[in-house]
Amino acid sequence: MDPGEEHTRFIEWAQLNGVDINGIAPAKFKDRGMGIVAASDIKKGDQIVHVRNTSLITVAQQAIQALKFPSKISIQARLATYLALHYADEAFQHRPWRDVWPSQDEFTSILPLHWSRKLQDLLPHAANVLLTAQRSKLERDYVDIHAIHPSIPKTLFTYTWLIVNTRTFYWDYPDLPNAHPRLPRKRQQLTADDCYAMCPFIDYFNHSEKGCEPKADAKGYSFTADRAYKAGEEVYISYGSHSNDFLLVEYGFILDTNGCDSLTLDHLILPQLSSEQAGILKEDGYYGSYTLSSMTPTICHRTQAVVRLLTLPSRRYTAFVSGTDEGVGNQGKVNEYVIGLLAKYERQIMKTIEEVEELKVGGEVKTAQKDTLLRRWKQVRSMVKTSIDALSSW
Ligand SMILES: C[S@@+](CC[C@H](N)C(=O)[O-])C[C@H]1O[C@@H](n2cnc3c(N)ncnc32)[C@H](O)[C@@H]1O
Repeated sequence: MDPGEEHTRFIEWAQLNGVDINGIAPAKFKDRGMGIVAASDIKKGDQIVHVRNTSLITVAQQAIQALKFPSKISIQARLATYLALHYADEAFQHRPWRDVWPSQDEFTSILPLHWSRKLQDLLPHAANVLLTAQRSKLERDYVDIHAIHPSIPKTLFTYTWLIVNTRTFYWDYPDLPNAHPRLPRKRQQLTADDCYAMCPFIDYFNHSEKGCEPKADAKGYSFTADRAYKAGEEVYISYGSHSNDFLLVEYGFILDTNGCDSLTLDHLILPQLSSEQAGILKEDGYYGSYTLSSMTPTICHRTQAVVRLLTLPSRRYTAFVSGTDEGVGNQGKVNEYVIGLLAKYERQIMKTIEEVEELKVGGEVKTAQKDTLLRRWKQVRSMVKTSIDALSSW
């Protein structure tokens, strides 16, 4: 599909502003906004795009440093504030780039943060936990920024904050000595959040589990083809090894096939623990983060441990977590307990699926939101089923 005039303008601007584009072009897709396609055949190892480091938006940029943020302000909040302050500025140096970002309306439809309460309550447990954390992070950032820039409306800040959230890349300030003035100040160590960078053009790439390879060096940021591509094929990058609940909350989509997908079982297991058992697990570092994955083994080591504490004499649990007993002798009992837990969860999932199916589209419920919820719950059901089968045939 022809991406439209604003994209043509942006590409011209990008090429004049330190972006080298080789054999790829932006294209519009039906279900995921813009993306990148091969404009001609590409060979594995070809460098397909390079962005000069001076074209990135990072907190090291002078215009952002000039805003003199107090050190407690997060990097995401600084970038969002910079974008918000220039949002209505016709002369903003990044204006052609800004013009190709998704609109607020598009975010409203895809990002769970903007969904109605009713739909949010129907998200799987792990997605809900992530959404709560995201909401608190946004609230904290907005309170901090409102104190110093009260003129920025919350709706605008939320929009630019989400633009930063969905369109930044990891940039590790290569070659710069620790005390370099271009590094964020007053931080003992750079964290991943400190290294956010917005990269013109590269933020057109959609995500897939496997994608083109990133490289950051003193000159800039680039991507190299991970395999050969035929002209017209979509070219992806990987945003990281993320579960579908994470992709949904942070980016507003889920993958149909995702080898990194998993479910947490915390909401099923934690309520079963006595306070004494909870204390033991906390002390041993085994409290929470019990995951079920679509890969074998289907339950993680932490789940193996907690279920041993719940079902066996405590010495068996101790032997398992200390590594003196691999626990094979008790695996049948552990599996039986997990199967019971999952069978109960499967019944709850069926009810939730029915509830989602009955949602009437219109008003607060959009077709895309209902479809995504339904697809996600069907994936959850399938992972639970696969696990029950795998554990039953052990
Ligand atoms: C870095 S941007 C990529 C470009 C974006 N599609 C656009 O229209 O500008 C990230 C956003 O793209 C979309 N996206 C990325 N990968 C996707 C995928 N595999 N399927 C559906 N949507 C995807 C999501 O909306 C995500 O928040």
